[in-house]
Amino acid sequence: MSTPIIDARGLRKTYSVRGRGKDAPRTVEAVKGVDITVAAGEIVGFLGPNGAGKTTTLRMLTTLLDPSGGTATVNGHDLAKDPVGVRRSIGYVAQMGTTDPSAVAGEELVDQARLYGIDRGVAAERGKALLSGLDLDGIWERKCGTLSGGQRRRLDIAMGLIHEPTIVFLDEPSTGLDPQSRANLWEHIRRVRDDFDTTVFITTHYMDEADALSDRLLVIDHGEIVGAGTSDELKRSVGGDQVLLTASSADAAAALAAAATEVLGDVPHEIDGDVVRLTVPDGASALPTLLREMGSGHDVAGVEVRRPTLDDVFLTMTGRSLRDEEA
Ligand SMILES: Nc1ncnc2c1ncn2[C@@H]1O[C@H](COP(=O)(O)OP(=O)(O)OP(=O)(O)O)[C@@H](O)[C@H]1O
Repeated sequence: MSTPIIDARGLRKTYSVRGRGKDAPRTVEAVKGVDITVAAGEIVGFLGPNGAGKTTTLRMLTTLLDPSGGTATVNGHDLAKDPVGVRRSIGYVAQMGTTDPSAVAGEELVDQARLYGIDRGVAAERGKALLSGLDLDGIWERKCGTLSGGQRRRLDIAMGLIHEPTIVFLDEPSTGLDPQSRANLWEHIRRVRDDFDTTVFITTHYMDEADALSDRLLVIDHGEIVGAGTSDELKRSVGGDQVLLTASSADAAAALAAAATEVLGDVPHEIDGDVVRLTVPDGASALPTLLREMGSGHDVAGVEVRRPTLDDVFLTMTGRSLRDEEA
């Protein structure tokens, strides 16, 4: 990776919680010394269950919260020594958004730009182009409170981009949206990266979102990074794909398993009724080899390649399912 645009080493946050009533004061180790590296132009998904430490990490990287330890540079600016330089480089879209329901959308955008010393005329021009890129043409004169949930989240993103930051931090941007608006929002986030070359750091506890949107994933649990890589790399790290061959009968399954392992080598496999389940590093390339080389003497009634999901990754890394955590 060339010089990272975000480079955090041993970043840590411990909260002191005051005792109430009979409860003694205590400390919460929310983030336990994480290393984070992000390259320019990447979309990085920061995935973890509720309470894992995502927002705390994000608030430290955006200078909203002082770390208890560790160091970080964001766009080359040191978090502790040059917080203003960091703030100038970034946009931050908080979980709850910042727009006032009674304010007019266009004015909110212009006011936000003015905070960064941007001229009113330039702000209006930029704001209109941004709204257009986010499919929000026609909302300039609308009160924020009259917008749909999806439109409001896209306006929040426009607010985070109006000063043309190098990096935008999005904290759970699609929480509360219906599946269609979520998928639509992902498309817009990707377009922002493609059009403006903005680095996007996005926290989420939705696996499908992390999977669909991110170039690379960081998985956090209990304040520690438990996995990092592309979605494919992480899935491969949990032990590979499964190739399922359905035999014409349960009796034929043993012969099918023997033929398959003759071709693929001694890969882990099990027989469940008429189904032979083989574990291989890459199912998509193993399957054609298998069908070609096994010969025509085998009556294969069905084939399927099953790739691990991000939930399988999380389960392997933490012993728990992300779905259970969500529930
Ligand atoms: N101000 C605070 N004081 C004390 N503890 C806190 C504070 N803020 C967060 N925590 C605790 O720190 C841990 C990490 O919280 P954080 O909000 O960073 O997690 P998260 O992954 O963003 O969760 P969520 O998905 O629910 O937003 C949790 O145990 C949380 O209860």
